[in-house]
Amino acid sequence: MSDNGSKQMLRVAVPNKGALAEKSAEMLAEAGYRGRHESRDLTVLDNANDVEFFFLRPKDIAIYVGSGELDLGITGLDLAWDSGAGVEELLALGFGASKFRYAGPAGRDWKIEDLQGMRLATAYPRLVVDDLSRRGIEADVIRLDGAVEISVQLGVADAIADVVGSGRTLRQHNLVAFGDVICESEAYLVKREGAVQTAPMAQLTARLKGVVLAQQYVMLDYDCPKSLLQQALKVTPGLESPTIAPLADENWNAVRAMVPRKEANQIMDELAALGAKAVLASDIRSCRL
Ligand SMILES: Nc1ncnc2c1ncn2[C@@H]1O[C@H](COP(=O)(O)OP(=O)(O)OP(=O)(O)O)[C@@H](O)[C@H]1O
Ligand SMILES: O=P(O)(O)OC[C@H]1O[C@H](OP(=O)(O)OP(=O)(O)O)[C@H](O)[C@@H]1O
Ligand SMILES: [Mg+2]
Repeated sequence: MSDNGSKQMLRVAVPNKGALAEKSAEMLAEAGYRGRHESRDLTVLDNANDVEFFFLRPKDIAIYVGSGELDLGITGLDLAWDSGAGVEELLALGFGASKFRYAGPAGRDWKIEDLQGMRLATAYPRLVVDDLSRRGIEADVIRLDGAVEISVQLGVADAIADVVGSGRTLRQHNLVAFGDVICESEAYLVKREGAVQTAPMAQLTARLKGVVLAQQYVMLDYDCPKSLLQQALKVTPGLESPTIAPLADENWNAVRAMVPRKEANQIMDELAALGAKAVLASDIRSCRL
């Protein structure tokens, strides 16, 4: 941590643009931190929380955190591995999920061994060189900065290794993915490998975890006849235990429980079929569990 005036500020790296930038900023705002006024601002001083944010190129974040210059960073696992910087994962943030894969022109039944002697374009050379050497394949790895999918049609490469999200970019350029997935990635909060987790680091991690969990759950409220309560509680066991409150009608209870967002509609159907009334789902903004 650096000494900014008399305060010890936690120094946090955030992607300044690209696929992870918007969600990272949204999540930090939801966790109560100050955001950028202008999309070109490189730093934000959040005095209320004793945090200084540094808005950096996604590829550089693991390097700053791994070297110990910054305490925490938000980055994709693939970028962190490719950087070779020593960082460790603190928290999966629930966005930026992708697979890193080999791809080549459609119309051929590609095998990884076909890459032997070929020109292979990528923006993640370390991931690729490591994977090829594990397999004993020698290829001419061409390092590009982005838009790697175009390199084959422009004649610079025979095949590529790149990030696949929806797969749309590969299809647009008539490429097919092949071979084992080189790595699966997602956005993570990271710290330097072996760094002691300080109280300010733990606090920021807990706040972001509150937002991640809040996005994964919804709050269900419903009215339930007392005679059906035990059955209903099996459908909504809650995280610890559901809240049960009396209603003015003594034959009924009000129940409140968190349920996984993905299962919410199915659970609401089951409760309604059971005889519950006024089944309401609401968003949770943040939580500490
Ligand atoms: N379409 C996508 N779907 C999901 N995750 C993605 C997608 N594209 C990139 N990512 C993830 O985002 C991170 C890379 O971000 P991005 O491509 O914006 O960085 P960059 O290529 O270093 O920056 P730039 O594109 O500005 O040069 C990686 O962790 C990658 O897995
Ligand atoms: O499978 P899809 O959903 O189509 O997404 C994959 C594309 O998204 C990323 O590109 P980005 O927008 O970061 O541009 P870049 O290639 O210049 O980095 C990635 O490098 C792929 O090109
Ligand atoms: Mg990119």
